[in-house]
Amino acid sequence: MPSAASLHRGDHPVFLLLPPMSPPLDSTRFEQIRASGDLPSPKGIALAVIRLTRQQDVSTAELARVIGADPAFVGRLIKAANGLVAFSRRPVASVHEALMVLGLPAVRTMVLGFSLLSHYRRGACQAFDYNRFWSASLARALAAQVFAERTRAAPADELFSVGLLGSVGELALATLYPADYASVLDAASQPRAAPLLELEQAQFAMDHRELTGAMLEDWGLPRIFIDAVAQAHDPEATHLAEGSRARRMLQVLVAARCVAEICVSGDDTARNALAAALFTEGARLGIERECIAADCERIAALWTEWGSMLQLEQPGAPSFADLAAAGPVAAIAAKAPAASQARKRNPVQLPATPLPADGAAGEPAARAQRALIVDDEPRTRAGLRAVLEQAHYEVHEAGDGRVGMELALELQPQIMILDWNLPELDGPDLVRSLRQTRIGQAIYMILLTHSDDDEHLVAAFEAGADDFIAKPLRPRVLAARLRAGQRVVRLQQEVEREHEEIRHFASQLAVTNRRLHEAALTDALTGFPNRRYAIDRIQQEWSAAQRWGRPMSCMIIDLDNFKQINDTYGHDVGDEVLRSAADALRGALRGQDVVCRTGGDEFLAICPETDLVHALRCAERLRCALDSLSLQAGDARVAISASIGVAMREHWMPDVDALMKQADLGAYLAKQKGRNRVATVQKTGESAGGVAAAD
Ligand SMILES: Nc1nc2c(ncn2[C@@H]2O[C@H](COP(=O)(O)OP(=O)(O)OP(=O)(O)O)[C@@H](O)[C@H]2O)c(=O)[nH]1
Repeated sequence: MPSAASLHRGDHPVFLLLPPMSPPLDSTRFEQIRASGDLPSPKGIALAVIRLTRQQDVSTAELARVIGADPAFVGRLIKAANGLVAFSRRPVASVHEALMVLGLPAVRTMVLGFSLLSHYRRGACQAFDYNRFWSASLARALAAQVFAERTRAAPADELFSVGLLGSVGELALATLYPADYASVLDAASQPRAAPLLELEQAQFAMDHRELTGAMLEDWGLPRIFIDAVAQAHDPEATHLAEGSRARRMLQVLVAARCVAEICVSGDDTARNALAAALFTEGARLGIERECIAADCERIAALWTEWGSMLQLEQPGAPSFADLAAAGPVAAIAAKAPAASQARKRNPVQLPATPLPADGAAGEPAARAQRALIVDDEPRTRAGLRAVLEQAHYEVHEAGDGRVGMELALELQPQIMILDWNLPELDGPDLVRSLRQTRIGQAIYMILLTHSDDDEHLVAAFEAGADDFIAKPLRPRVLAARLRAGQRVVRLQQEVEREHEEIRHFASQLAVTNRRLHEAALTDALTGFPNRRYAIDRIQQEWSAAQRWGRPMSCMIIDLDNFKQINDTYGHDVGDEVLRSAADALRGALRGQDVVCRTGGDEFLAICPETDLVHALRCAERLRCALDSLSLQAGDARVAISASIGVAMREHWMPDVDALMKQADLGAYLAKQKGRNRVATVQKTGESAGGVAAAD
């Protein structure tokens, strides 16, 4: 990232209100850890974005400008936004649009996640597999997003970020205590070892689950997400109400953890055991087996795409269709040894997999379907419940219209049976209100009444009901009407699935286009934007500086004697020198500057809002960073240095070419004066033709 700015400590208070089941991490202790400076923290552009989003009046344009300074962030944000836009929208193509689609909170957390991923993909803890950690985090993020879309348990973009950061405490322990954490991980991998959380507690008096909670809290994530992350470690112990939104969010995270472990596990037996847990969790969420398999295939495809974009090494994604086809019997046969292995790596208490009573493979589709009865008479509710349970529905009840409305929106049942006369909100009004919502439009609604005259019948259909049954209830007639309703629901789901496939296809297409576009603007060796990008970008900055009368500078950075390095040590060493130089430039530049590779050994830095004096200072910092680099080639040490020409936009310059020409002349002057120096041919205020640096 272009800047190595340090984290401001104590920017905002830390509240460590962990849920009751999670032992609280003492806030003084957390402050001490934070003050050590070793805790994984956002850097560079991410830090600037997080600071900006804390301001009340930050404009999208300003945020887009800051994010736009880093093409890697731009690509990732646009990809994330395109993964979320509805099929009917044209693909998102700019940071500005991505900000509109995702919203500030989601952008903030995503940028934070990507920043950590960029800066902590390697580390000193020998036993900690950084690549596996990020691969799993990415799979969890994508799975949480896809399952959130399907269940509407929470906004999909927010769950993406929660998934990505949901185990950040593990990374923190590896970063804070590399040697000790390596011993803990080694101990956890031994046969009959204690659970990882216990070993962590014994060694550090805290575990990664607590640390994750404290860090998410510190970064300002909403409480409800932090609780869900903490409870996802042991979902069986949760006290969250069945069917509540918080409970479904927790279940989404548990299912996402299963998918992530399946993705990164290279072992078929472990995968089968995890798949059993996944399908059970899916059934609890009301997602049919085939839908989970289809969703997971989509997640795996996204995971592979994102993984290659983020340069993660990933094992081949498994076939979830095959795992679904293997069925629970195969999974259970494989479960005992594999699940304990999986738990050793990741201490999630995977839910037990019940064997179906008849031993048949797969959940009956109807069991995952939800039905909601809204009637104020308990006897009628009991009668309806009996018929619905016979048809394998998961049945929920409400005694008045208002509660019925709330439950319908929360549970999103496939079928709803409601009485005509209800306290608070009567049946036809409830139907009418629900039909105005997207969720309500998908529910098959049957109205009950004491009278079957034409008047009632017409009124029921006009309100938007799908069917109409006169009381007293006759169970056989009700069961027959339910079967007809099920056919309609199934057809609707089929259409929805097809829409989803089309949406998926469209978003994949948008992503592919975006990647092609990105690849065309990126230099593969250094990861910097290339000459094509540089030409457009410097023109944009030139126009902005001209419009607002703001200063602007640029630098041409040309490595010294690079041909000789190639000739002496070979091209591979030359390439390594270019990569190291690029890393050094990245680390030494400020957040608002953009650096591009414009030629073989030539880079262009564009510095908006910068006058000549400051640009010369910045160039000197870059020169020092390069000068202090050296590379080992066999027994020899390869010295690296650069000559840097600096120029500032002046009023007499007709266009951006004139500015570049001045910078070029500066670089030429620096070479002439003996290389490894900064020079300008413009007046610096005190002197003309100043050569501003040293040997
Ligand atoms: N290893 C490697 N070399 C490259 C690449 N692109 C260009 N080059 C080489 O970079 C060298 C640039 O050499 P010159 O332009 O003569 O510059 P120099 O040797 O640095 O000399 P001064 O600029 O005068 O200090 C040429 O030999 C190119 O072949 C690349 O991607 N990798």
